Amino acid sequence: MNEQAETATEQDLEGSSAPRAEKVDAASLTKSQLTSVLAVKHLSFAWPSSSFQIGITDLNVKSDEHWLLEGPSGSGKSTLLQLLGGVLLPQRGEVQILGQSWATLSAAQRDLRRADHVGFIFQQFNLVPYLSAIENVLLPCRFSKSRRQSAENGGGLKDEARRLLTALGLGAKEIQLRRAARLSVGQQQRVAAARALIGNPSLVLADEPTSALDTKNRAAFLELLFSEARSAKTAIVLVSHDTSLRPHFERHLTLEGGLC
Ligand SMILES: Nc1ncnc2c1ncn2[C@@H]1O[C@H](COP(=O)(O)OP(=O)(O)OP(=O)(O)O)[C@@H](O)[C@H]1O
Repeated sequence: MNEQAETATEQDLEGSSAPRAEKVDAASLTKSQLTSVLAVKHLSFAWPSSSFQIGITDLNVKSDEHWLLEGPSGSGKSTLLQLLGGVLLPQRGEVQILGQSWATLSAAQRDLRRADHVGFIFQQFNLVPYLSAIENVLLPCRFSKSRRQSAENGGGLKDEARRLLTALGLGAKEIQLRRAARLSVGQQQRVAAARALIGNPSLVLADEPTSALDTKNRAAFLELLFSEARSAKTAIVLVSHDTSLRPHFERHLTLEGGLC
């Protein structure tokens, strides 16, 4: 995944008068009402002038589910995450977010819907280096009114950012106020996770977020991430080449050469 998605979101939000996509508050749904957050139907995508293709017949992610999409390097994991998040559109088939196909929305509408409903954890975390950990966590609340309101309902924006950082293992105030550029990789990873989760998005898309961690820290991090996601009914789709992550997930799918 790349940083362009979030950058484009901010620019388009400032200049856009596009109608706002309807917010579905997955956290307010009861178990029996659990809904499809993400649905992929007969998706086919190829990069221009490339023989590489992605093909997925059927994928349905519900609001309390944690999915692992695994595959070796070059199998199309990052490309697929961009398709799931509506950053790329497939040539055939469709990806629906909360029942709406990304392809039926304008670029500005897609940016708004993505900002409201999707948190990203990028492989390199993509934190803003000169902002503090708390300021980084709060960034999605600048782009999405509904996520800002949801975070405010937790008792105030900064309190919610602090709560999330603490829940993810960064409770020390001095670290929460430290610039991202001066955080360790493990600390940056926790900030990136808190940023993806703030404001209870319906879905978190994560690109190899544990690749820099040893086995013990990896398991601990995933447990913290899942625990926060569960309480907000946020679905998680995590892509990784690391098959040892499989036992941590209820559901998984294997990508081989772009197909599954
Ligand atoms: N912007 C692009 N333009 C053209 N081809 C691309 C582009 N981005 C990726 N590809 C190609 O798509 C294929 C899948 O790449 P992708 O990055 O999605 O795989 P991946 O499984 O995430 O790899 P890795 O685990 O190494 O990050 C590769 O053959 C790659 O060269």
